[in-house]
Amino acid sequence: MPVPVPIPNQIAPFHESLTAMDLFSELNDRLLFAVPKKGRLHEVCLEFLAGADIQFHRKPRHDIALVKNLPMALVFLPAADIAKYVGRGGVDLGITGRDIIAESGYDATSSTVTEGDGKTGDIREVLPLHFGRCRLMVQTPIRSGIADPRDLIGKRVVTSFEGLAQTYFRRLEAEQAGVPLAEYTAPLRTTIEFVSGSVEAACALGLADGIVDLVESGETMRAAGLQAIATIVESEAVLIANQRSRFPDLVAKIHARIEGVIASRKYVYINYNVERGLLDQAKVITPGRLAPTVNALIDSDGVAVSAMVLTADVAEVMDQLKAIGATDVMVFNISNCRV
Ligand SMILES: Nc1ncnc2c1ncn2[C@@H]1O[C@H](COP(=O)(O)OP(=O)(O)OP(=O)(O)O)[C@@H](O)[C@H]1O
Ligand SMILES: O=P(O)(O)OC[C@H]1O[C@H](OP(=O)(O)OP(=O)(O)O)[C@H](O)[C@@H]1O
Repeated sequence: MPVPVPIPNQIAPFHESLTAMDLFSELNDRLLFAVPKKGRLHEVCLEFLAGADIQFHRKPRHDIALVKNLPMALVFLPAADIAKYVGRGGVDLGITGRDIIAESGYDATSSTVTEGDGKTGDIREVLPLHFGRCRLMVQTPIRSGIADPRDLIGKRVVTSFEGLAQTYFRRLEAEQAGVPLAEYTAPLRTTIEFVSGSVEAACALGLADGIVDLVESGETMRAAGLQAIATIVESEAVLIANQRSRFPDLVAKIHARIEGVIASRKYVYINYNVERGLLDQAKVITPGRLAPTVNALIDSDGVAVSAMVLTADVAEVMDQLKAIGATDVMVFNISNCRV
C-alpha cells in the first residue's frame, strides 16, 4: 500500500535560480507529472495544466519545471516514452495516448498490481481526456487490391508501432494455422519493420506492402493512395497514474481538477429571458444537468433562465430558444467547474 503523503498548505518558496543539484533534491518530495514535450498532444496538455491552475515556469531547454503552487514538478518527455516512465514508477502521473500505453506493453485498465517491473497493472488509467482521438490502422495501397489484413501475412509491414503490429500479425498467423495463440510458438512470418515517422511513404517508396499507422481525419492516408483495412487500437489521450505513487492524495486532487477542466470544456452556460407561460417549453430545450435555474424578472411577467448546455449542442439550442420567443440569449464559457 502506498503511504499517503499529506499535501502541505504552504509550499516551500519557489527559487528560479536553483542549480541542477538543488533541483534533483527538490524533486524527492514532489509528485512528478509527465507531459508530452512536443507533437499533437502538447498544446492541449498545456491548456489542461492552466485550467487546473498548475503554475510553473519552464526555462528554455529545461525538461523539468517545478510547480509553484503545488508540491509537484512537471517533466516534459516525448509522448512515446511517458507510459514507460509512469509504469516504472519514477513518474507518478502522465498524459499520453492509449496507443502508446498499449505499445509500451501495459494494460492500464487492469487493476492488478504486479511485483517488480511487471507490466500488467503498474499503470492505472485515471481519466480519458477526450482529445487526441485517432485509430491505429492497418493500411494498404488502394492499387494493391489487398483489402484483408490476412493477405499481408508473409509480406512486409512498416510501422512506428512495432510491438502492436507484431502482436496483431502473430494473432492472425496463429488463427490461420488453427493453433490457439497461447500455444503458437512459430516465428513470425510477416516482416515488421520500424520507421520513426512519415510511415505512409513506405509503400510508395518500395519498403512495404502495407503499413500500421495512426489515422485521424484520413487525409494523410488518402494523400498517399492508401486505404484502411483493419483497426488495431482506438486511441485518445488519457491521464495515467502509477499505482504505487507515494502521493495518492495529490493524484486524486489533480484528477479532480482535470475532470473539472474537461467538464468546463464540455459545457457552456446559457442565460436567456422568456415569458413565464413559455417556461415549460424552455425547460425542455435547456433541462440543465440537474435542472435550470429560474429567476423572476422585476416588473415583468418574464423569467430569466440559466442552465449548462453541451458545447456541441449550443447553436441548435439557441435556434430553438429563439423560435419559442426567448430573448437576450447569451452564452458564456465556463473557465472551470466541479460537477
Ligand atoms: N493525427 C492525429 N490525430 C490525433 N491524435 C494523434 C494524431 N497523431 C498522433 N496522435 C496522438 O498523439 C500521440 C503523439 O503523436 P505525435 O506524432 O504528435 O508525437 P511525437 O512523435 O512526439 O511528435 P512529432 O510527430 O512532432 O515528432 C500519438 O501517439 C497519438 O496518441
Ligand atoms: O488522419 P490524419 O488526420 O491525416 O492524421 C494522421 C497522421 O498524423 C500522424 O502523423 P504526424 O502528422 O504527427 O507526423 P509523423 O508522420 O511524422 O508522425 C500520423 O502518424 C499520421 O501520419
